[in-house]
Amino acid sequence: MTAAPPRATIIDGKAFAAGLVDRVAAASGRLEAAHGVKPGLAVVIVGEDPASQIYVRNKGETTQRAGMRSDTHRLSDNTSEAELLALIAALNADSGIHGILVQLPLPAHIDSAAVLAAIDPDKDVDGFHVVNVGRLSVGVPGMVPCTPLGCLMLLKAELGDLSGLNAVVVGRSNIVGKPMAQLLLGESCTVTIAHSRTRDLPSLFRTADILVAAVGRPEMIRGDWVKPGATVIDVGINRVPSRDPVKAAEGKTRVVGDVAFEEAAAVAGRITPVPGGVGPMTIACLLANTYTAACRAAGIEPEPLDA
Ligand SMILES: Nc1nc(=O)c2c([nH]1)NC[C@@H]1CN(c3ccc(C(=O)N[C@@H](CCC(=O)O)C(=O)O)cc3)C=[N+]21
Repeated sequence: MTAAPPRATIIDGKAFAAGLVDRVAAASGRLEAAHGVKPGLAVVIVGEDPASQIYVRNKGETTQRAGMRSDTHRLSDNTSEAELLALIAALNADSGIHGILVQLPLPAHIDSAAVLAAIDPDKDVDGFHVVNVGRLSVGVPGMVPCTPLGCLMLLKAELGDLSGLNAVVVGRSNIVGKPMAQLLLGESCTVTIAHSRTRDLPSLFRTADILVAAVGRPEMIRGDWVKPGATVIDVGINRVPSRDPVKAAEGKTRVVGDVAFEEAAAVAGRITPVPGGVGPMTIACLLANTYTAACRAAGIEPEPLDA
């Protein structure tokens, strides 16, 4: 299929994220000035995965830009589970730290579920602890996972009221798909969670006013699967060989989403690009969650952070 010229509005997640970071910075500044509380985030990374190192560096830089404390704990690949749990216990007890993020995936010799369970739920800025999963499911205040929260903020900024819209979430991970579906249900969407066993994905997708793709398969979702005028949120970050065969042979890569962007942009009403869409919102929401956690720890109502 030759791609028609794009007709979709491209949702500038990078710009929206920058605005959110500015609002978090301003609110954190007021929290510190009025109450002497400086939000503090601890990021823990085990091992040397280069992609993880980049994310962790970006998070650290953005956190400091927002006027927050940012501690990065880099542990070697052969750190034991007991050592990691001891660090988490120390961070749980540290009143200057309001948010704890343990970068996933962890090395295979460490039980990730045990590590996530050890984090104080009120400091769990990733929202992965079962207590926060339960709070989201029941609809009481908790920590909401950053990527789906960022997607929801973009959707509400673009569409306003989401109630009654058909939303299809592709992907059923605990990190994105399931919490995304909960958030959309909370906005009174009619929500379907699709996955690798779903029958006839294209027909299902063509019913979606909102399509959230979080499958981790490069450019899987084609243009003719998209309902005309739909809003497409692409959570995928996939590295594929560079377009230039010479560069590809040298091992150079480029980043693409789960959606075939050019094709989908010719049909959709609005679409997020990759990069520059959901990714920057994930980091901005991490800071927002850290600010919220700091306010709650101090018994102060957080300021609203939406645009
Ligand atoms: N406990 C935990 N929490 C996480 O939130 C978490 C994690 N573990 N493990 C790794 C993944 C990955 N992740 C990203 C965040 C931002 C971008 C991001 O900002 N991406 C940019 C740049 C993309 C690029 O060029 O590589 C963009 O999409 O525009 C990407 C990836 C958070 N993760």
